Amino acid sequence: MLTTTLEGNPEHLVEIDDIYFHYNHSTHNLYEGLSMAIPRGKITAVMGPSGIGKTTLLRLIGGQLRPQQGQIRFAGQNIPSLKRSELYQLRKRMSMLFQSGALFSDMTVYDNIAFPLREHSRLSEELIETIVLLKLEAVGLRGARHLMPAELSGGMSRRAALARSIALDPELIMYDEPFAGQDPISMGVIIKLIKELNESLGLTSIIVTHDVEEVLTIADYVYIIADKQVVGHGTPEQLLSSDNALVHQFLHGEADGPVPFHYRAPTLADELLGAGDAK
Ligand SMILES: Nc1ncnc2c1ncn2[C@@H]1O[C@H](COP(=O)(O)OP(=O)(O)OP(=O)(O)O)[C@@H](O)[C@H]1O
Repeated sequence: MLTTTLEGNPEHLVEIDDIYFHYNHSTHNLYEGLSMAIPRGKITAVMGPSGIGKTTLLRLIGGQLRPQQGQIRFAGQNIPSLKRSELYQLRKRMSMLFQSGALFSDMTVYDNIAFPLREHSRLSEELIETIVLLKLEAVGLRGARHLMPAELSGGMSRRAALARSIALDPELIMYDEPFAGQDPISMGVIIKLIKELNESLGLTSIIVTHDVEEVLTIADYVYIIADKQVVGHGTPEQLLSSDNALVHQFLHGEADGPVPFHYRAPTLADELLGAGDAK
């Protein structure tokens, strides 16, 4: 277990320490003793089979959900035990970019990026303009600032949402499926942007994704989750040469392996002959 070595390590921006979590109306634990350390200033990929709880993990880090047990520390502060006002302050230091992270459809691109600055800072409009233009420049959309979201392509929308999510200069940015639904060119652009922004802004990034090949080109560190825990972690090179069957199945996209292709069911013969019900 990572528990004791994790405590307060300044090299880790986020430390997840032995958490247990289930949703309120469910008795099914998504996590049992999950521990993870997110290195500061790096890009960490979190992967695992569908429905394992990756988006949930980001919401736990963001403090929207609380684990039943265990700690989630951000820069040493245990998020689940923070007061509402403390959590509000801490959330300004992190940003989440969800796949559905839609822009406000009735505002220009410019106003979308200015929105968090107008909401959460007391900066003058003049200063806001400078920041918005810098953020738009960073994602290559300065020239598109007068457009409405409906006039943007899918890839441009994603980039505009990215500019909005860095408007307040967060320390941590969490991406949920950032490449989903993108054509190869805009996927390439987004991959490059995530890497460049991480380096130039000194960010720490967490990327939840199914796009193994793409994310391995930019991730410094990778966690693979399965069976309610971390089943593998390391640099992309370490994981690619791992002989752990689950890690291998996942990274090589094999349809069957320790994670079965079939949802549990009686044998087909039994079912067709009426011998059993799926229990
Ligand atoms: N608000 C909720 N209440 C109850 N159950 C939920 C809630 N949100 C998600 N779940 C369940 O928790 C499990 C994990 O969901 P989550 O979206 O975190 O998984 P995921 O690994 O991100 O999935 P995918 O890779 O398919 O996006 C799923 O079984 C889902 O149905």
